[in-house]
Amino acid sequence: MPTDTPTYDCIVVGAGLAGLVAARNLHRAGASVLVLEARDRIGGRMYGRALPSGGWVDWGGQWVGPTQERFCALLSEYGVERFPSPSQGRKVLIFGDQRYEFEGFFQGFFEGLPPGVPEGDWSDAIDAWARFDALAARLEPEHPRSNDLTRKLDAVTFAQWIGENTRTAFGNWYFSYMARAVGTGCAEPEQVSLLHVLWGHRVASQAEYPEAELLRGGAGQLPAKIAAAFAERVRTGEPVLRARQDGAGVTLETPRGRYAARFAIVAMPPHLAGRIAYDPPLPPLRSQLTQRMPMGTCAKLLVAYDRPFWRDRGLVGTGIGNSGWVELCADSSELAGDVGVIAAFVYGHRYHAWRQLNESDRRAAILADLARYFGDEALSPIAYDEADWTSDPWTGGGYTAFMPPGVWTSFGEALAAPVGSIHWAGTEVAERWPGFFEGAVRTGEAAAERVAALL
Ligand SMILES: Cc1cc2nc3c(=O)[nH]c(=O)nc-3n(C[C@H](O)[C@H](O)[C@H](O)COP(=O)(O)OP(=O)(O)OC[C@H]3O[C@@H](n4cnc5c(N)ncnc54)[C@H](O)[C@@H]3O)c2cc1C
Ligand SMILES: [Mg+2]
Repeated sequence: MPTDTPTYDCIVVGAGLAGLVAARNLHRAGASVLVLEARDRIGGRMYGRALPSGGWVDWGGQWVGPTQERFCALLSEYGVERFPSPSQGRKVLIFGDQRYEFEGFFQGFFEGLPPGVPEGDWSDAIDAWARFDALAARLEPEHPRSNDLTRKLDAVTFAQWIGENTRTAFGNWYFSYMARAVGTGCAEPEQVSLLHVLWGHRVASQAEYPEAELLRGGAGQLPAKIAAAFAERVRTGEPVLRARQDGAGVTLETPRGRYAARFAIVAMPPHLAGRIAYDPPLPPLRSQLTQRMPMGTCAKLLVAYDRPFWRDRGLVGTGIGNSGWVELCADSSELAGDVGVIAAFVYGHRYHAWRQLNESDRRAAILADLARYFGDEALSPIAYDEADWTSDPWTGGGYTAFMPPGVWTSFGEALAAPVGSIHWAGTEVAERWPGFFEGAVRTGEAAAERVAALL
């Protein structure tokens, strides 16, 4: 059956940050666009709510860093102010049954003063870090292509590298924690390719401070601001189920309707893009790629208090640790604000065990962990939000997708390559800052530019 006569120049599928930026740019260029979004809201992983008590919480992304240029430009354009993430005070590390307060930070990359774990443990981690950093520097700052070096690195898991490069339990955890908590994955180390973790450090490094700043009013306010100029062209509650294309264009089907355009931009994580039924079928390389790019595993908890009580104790509100459920948490409130907000994360195997608990036990487990980090006042929040992206079928995990061994070097070239009139966007497709807002903006801009040039 031929496709329908195109009504639109381009249909954008997915109203996350990438899709909204693509639609905005095409609309500005004078193209007729339609946006089809599965959920009954826009924004995807950029979503938040205002607290009745004042302040706000971001369920998805919240931080931005100075080298995330396209996202910073977007913030300036919409008048969203950035402010420094709280940084005054000591951070807390809980390793096993020991609790340390320290004036440094680590997440792979390390700076400041070490936490005071036994010297042999610390040097084990830091020596291995130097080897990791040097190995990552050998990669090109673009999507990994298949060559002798990348094939070798892609043939092993990060867990294998950790096993060969650390001797202590702390050294092992230092890197396992990084695999779970850093922006390019939320993978357990035995699930992810060594190449992928190295590449993530190469193109989206913690040493560039991607969590340096927060947004006044939260990231969740942005989707509506971006969509305002073309709001009547956004249809929510319309998951695209089928995509048919021929030389004349693309016809997309949702449970509510059928829409035709000359081009489509599919802006969502690859595993979700892979669930659309394509006619003709996708090229096998693309189809097999989308079978192999799982989302990481995480939940984000937003826990609000009547004030940031940890500051009274000289604590900055950052906790890192291996003993409970919460491996990472951070102060996510305004410096001068009344309300104190802690964003806490549960990753990987811990997430799946935590998810087995009932709702009140899950909450109690998180609060008990926060009390170990910051004191018993943590047990009495004024609000508790569970942002469980892994249970959400329209995301399927978080923060982003990662590559298991063998995927980059066997299937990676299909990640960004358009298929006929269908172009791909979304943070997972980015060459720079994949997994972050910045990556989403860049791929949205690039897809719009490619399509505009073809119109
Ligand atoms: C807990 C968490 C914390 C994070 N923290 C940060 C941070 O601090 N800083 C940062 O920069 N980044 C952070 N990120 C990452 C950031 O949120 C994402 O990179 C970004 O929002 C992704 O945007 P996107 O448009 O690529 O994808 P998405 O936001 O996932 O958008 C995809 C859209 O497609 C829709 N969709 C799916 N299937 C269909 C279909 N068949 N038909 C129609 N629509 C469909 C979805 O509903 C969704 O709206 C975080 C993410 C999470 C989950
Ligand atoms: Mg989004």
